Amino acid sequence: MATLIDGKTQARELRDAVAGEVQRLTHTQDVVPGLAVILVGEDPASQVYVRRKGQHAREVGMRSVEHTLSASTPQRELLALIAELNADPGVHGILVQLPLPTHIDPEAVIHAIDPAKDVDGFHPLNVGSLAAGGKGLAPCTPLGCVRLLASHLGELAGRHAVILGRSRIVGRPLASLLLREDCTVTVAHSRTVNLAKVCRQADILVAAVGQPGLVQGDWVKAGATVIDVGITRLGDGEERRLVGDVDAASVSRVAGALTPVPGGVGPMTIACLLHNTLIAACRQHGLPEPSAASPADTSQPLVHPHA
Ligand SMILES: Nc1nc2c(c(=O)[nH]1)N[C@@H](CN(C=O)c1ccc(C(=O)N[C@@H](CCC(=O)O)C(=O)O)cc1)CN2
Repeated sequence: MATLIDGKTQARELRDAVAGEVQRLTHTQDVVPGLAVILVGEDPASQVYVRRKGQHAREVGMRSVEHTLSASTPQRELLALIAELNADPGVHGILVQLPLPTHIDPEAVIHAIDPAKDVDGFHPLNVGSLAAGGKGLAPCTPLGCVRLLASHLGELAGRHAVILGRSRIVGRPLASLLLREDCTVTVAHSRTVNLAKVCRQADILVAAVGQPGLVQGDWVKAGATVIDVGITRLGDGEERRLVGDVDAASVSRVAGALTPVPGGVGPMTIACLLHNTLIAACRQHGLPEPSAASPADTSQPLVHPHA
């Protein structure tokens, strides 16, 4: 049976490391990293995630600002709020929770965020920097995937990673991050011919398509490491449950390791957001960054030698 890769524990460890670094920044540099999260509308899942982001930010000692706007908020009001937060020196990270109501253009919103404060890593300058192998802020879910892979496999170089899904939030940035780790990367998607055959070539298989149970045991090479990014809510009330893109029952009989849903990649997303906020705060104050800035660099503590 496949080993389960425990994202909950690793997320807690990363938050603890971030908390230590926040304490150091606060006491030695008088810098308290600040995170502003904006929620537009009343999507229940988004409400949960935003609440958790604020709670975890406060727990690690950051300043947390939450703005909850009604679903009918005009786009110009949202852009005005972002401009205010861009100008606020106490805010180092800004995040607008997605999805947005349909009358708001997500592109306009993402473009409005100062790239230095774009802790989601969605601004075109950060996207371009990541694609070019630079040091821009990277999106949180892919960062979480690489941390989980590095903690389980150690060296990633030379491994063949197949990513199922080409979204801007997960598939594309994850391809850039894994290339940075010297993986051989294939991005597969809805038009890929013979998906199962392509997946069977993977040493690392990442499923990020939002189709419950798509990946079956016979799509997986024996011993492969499988990362399940999908989170779909099925059923109501007592029957309510979260399922991933991977059919865990059949895949765990073949894979070497698998991330569970829930408790795998999801918790890492918020921990990586806090880490990005810490990096953004250090950069904005011209301070050295924590040494484990690279997601695969988990061998070193977060504390850097200039402490
Ligand atoms: N601006 C952004 N919006 C969205 C992002 C994002 O990275 N930036 N990602 C997702 C939602 N998301 C964070 O915002 C997120 C998703 C899931 C989890 C998580 O911890 N999941 C748990 C299950 C939680 C539950 O009970 O629902 C798990 O998998 O164990 C955290 C954050 C879309 N929007």
